[in-house]
Amino acid sequence: MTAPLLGVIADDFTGATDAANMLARVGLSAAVLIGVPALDAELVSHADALVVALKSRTVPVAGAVTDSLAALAWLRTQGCGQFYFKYCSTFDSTPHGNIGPVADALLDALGETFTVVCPALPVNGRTVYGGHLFVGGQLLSDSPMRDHPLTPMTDANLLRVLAQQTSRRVGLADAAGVERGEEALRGQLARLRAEGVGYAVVDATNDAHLRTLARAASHLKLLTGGSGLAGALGEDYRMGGQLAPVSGTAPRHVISRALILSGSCSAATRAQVAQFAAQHPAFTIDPLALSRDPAGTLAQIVDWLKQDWGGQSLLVSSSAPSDQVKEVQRLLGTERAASLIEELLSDLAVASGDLDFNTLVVAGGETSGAVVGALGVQALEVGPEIDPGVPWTLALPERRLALALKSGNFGTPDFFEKALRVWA
Ligand SMILES: Nc1ncnc2c1ncn2[C@@H]1O[C@H](COP(=O)(O)OP(=O)(O)OP(=O)(O)O)[C@@H](O)[C@H]1O
Ligand SMILES: O=C(O)[C@@H](O)C(=O)CO
Repeated sequence: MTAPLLGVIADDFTGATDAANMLARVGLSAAVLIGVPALDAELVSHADALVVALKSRTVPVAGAVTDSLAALAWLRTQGCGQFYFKYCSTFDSTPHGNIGPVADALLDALGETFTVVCPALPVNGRTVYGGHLFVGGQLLSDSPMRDHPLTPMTDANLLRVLAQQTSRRVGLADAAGVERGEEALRGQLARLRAEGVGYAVVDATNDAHLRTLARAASHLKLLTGGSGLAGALGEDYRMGGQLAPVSGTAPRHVISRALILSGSCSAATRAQVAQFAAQHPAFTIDPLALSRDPAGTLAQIVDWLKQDWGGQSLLVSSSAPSDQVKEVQRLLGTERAASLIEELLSDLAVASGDLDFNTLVVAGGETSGAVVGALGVQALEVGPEIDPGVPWTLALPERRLALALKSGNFGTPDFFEKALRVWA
């Protein structure tokens, strides 16, 4: 058994499967561990990369730091050679954190003082230029992320955003340096480090820039970023001939019944929900009715799932446009609204197992964290890609339940149909 090359700490579950997908794309075997494992590492002992999925993006800072350090400690015991902190390609965070405090704690624990920061994911339209984050060509602060229910992003300047979250100095490795190639960028990073910078935000507007960065930063013990840089790092391992030969068979799955659970209000998910609901049975959650009678709402939806739908795939969703979300948050409080909906969708996921559903698509990072936690899944094997950043996964060790955890803004409008076609 060889030690894994890379240990990834992901701050949410969809981000974890996104990173695992990008690593698998370039030929690494990657396993996703749900939470810090209390599990027999034998189960994942073949993997080139271990990805620990945390739900640390929006929890209080202290909890995020504790969980991330526990994940790092576990990955170190597995012998990982290098570490990666995966956060969202839209840098989802608040002025308190959690990206800065978690990165600070990981650097301290590793005895390091410097790392790179690059959320760019060009395949999904997220690019960094002049230290500013763009989403589909729009500044982050002009994109739908400005209305995110939990982490509204109203500033696209990553240096400013990160500086609010850390006492370490934040600097920029700009596009000109990246364009000049690996050696020039390595020199630029070294200069920033010598000037006392702890975090170098690095510009990247395409995959070649990410590959340059992965090579220029390959000596760092810890790198941080989105799944794009993680994939580029994987590519670097492959080019360096460091991967173990591929073993085992491709994951397979036969759908008995499929259920889609959406708690994501992101623009992409809302379009996907609308398209699927136009052709399939769909139940829309009313958060205010839910707050008045959580048990009654659960019972009502379980009865709905039990109806004879002739084998069709079903959708249950709370997805709503931002004005409705804001009104619900005003009436219920943001956290109460979120936890009521997350609990309901989790309870439905658990109940679905007794109703012969063996295939779940979950939309939304927070929602996925809640659902997978409630299901008690320990680890996921990464299967075929549905859309960039969203793979099918099979729950280990039985591989009977297939799960797709979709980040809010990922996937084409026909994502749900496309996902189910993969196993047809
Ligand atoms: N109608 C609604 N009103 C208020 N809050 C809602 C509503 N629907 C969902 N929510 C809450 O909004 C949050 C959405 O976050 P989630 O991470 O699941 O989706 P996302 O932000 O679109 O995905 P990602 O983090 O992957 O980009 C959840 O906590 C969810 O419970
Ligand atoms: O990086 C992304 O955009 C996603 O993996 C994610 O983290 C969304 O929750």
